[in-house]
Amino acid sequence: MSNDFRPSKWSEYIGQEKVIKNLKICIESSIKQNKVLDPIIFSGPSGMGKTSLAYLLSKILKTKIHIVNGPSLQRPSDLISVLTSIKENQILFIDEVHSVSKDIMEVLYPVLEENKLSIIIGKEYNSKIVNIKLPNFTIITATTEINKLPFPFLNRFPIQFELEGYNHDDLTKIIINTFNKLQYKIEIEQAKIIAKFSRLVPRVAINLVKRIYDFLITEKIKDLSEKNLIWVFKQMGLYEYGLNEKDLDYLFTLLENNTLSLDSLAQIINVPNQTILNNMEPIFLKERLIIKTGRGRQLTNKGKIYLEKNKNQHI
Ligand SMILES: Nc1ncnc2c1ncn2[C@@H]1O[C@H](COP(=O)(O)OP(=O)(O)OP(=O)(O)O)[C@@H](O)[C@H]1O
Ligand SMILES: [Mg+2]
Repeated sequence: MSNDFRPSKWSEYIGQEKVIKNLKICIESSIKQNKVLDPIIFSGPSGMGKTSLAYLLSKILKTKIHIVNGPSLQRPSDLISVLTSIKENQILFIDEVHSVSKDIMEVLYPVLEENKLSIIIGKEYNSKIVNIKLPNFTIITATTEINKLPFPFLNRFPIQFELEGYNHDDLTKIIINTFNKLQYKIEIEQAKIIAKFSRLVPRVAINLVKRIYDFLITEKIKDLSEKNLIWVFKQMGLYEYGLNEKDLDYLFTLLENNTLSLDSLAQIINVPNQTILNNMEPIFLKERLIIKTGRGRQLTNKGKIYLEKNKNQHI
């Protein structure tokens, strides 16, 4: 189902104007030079549209995309079997590329640099390196953790894009488009309310739309009036800005402790550091509920007012 909501033309891919503008230039240039696109890497937090961009490029270029996931690529043979099945002009998409093994990275270096596969055949004394020229194809990779990639590896991607944050207008458009795909007409004012609960992340917005649609289909609500939407969010355990119980735990912990480091927060609320950094704090920072100081995280006045307003609902 989730694939149905992925953009299949430029106009459906909302926001990220700078990235899109530059990508279009790369595509135009490659067509004029009759070449495939250079290796591309997309980075940015989860749910922001990296995988969707790779899919969209395959649609735009009208070519097949072979998809592999970093964590499932461990032995070189896992990658070699994919590489040998790729044909001229096609796309290889490696998602979550920061989690491929070191051995896989070794296979990728000559592929990125010279478009060739270097494999060692035989054992020890009898081994020899065999080079196989690969067809011209495009490698696209995506990562949520670009810092984990070694510099020489990153260097081999001439096209690098870090996805930027979205604003409420972007989210409103994505919500309207998603309801359109479900053949449901939504008013802009209603979409704006849902956008406010989307943490400024497209995937969160799309998931909210699916859940709200469940309530419509099962006639738990008749329409998308503000009152109904707020009721649905309450059923889903969501607070203003789309925060949930865990987010509130984080904020109340800060209220009690004044200033805390990331490590202490992670321990107290029992959530991994990366989850806090990637999925929780971005919305707290954007809505100015917290600030990061040299000594640690602190609640702002706005954060304190937020908790005061929402404390009765929090258990
Ligand atoms: N700019 C956008 N315009 C329209 N829809 C978008 C946009 N960005 C993301 N989406 C939608 O949000 C959902 C999540 O996007 P996507 O899977 O591309 O995120 P991701 O960055 O690859 O996340 P992850 O790092 O978790 O893999 C998809 O359903 C996609 O269609
Ligand atoms: Mg993805």
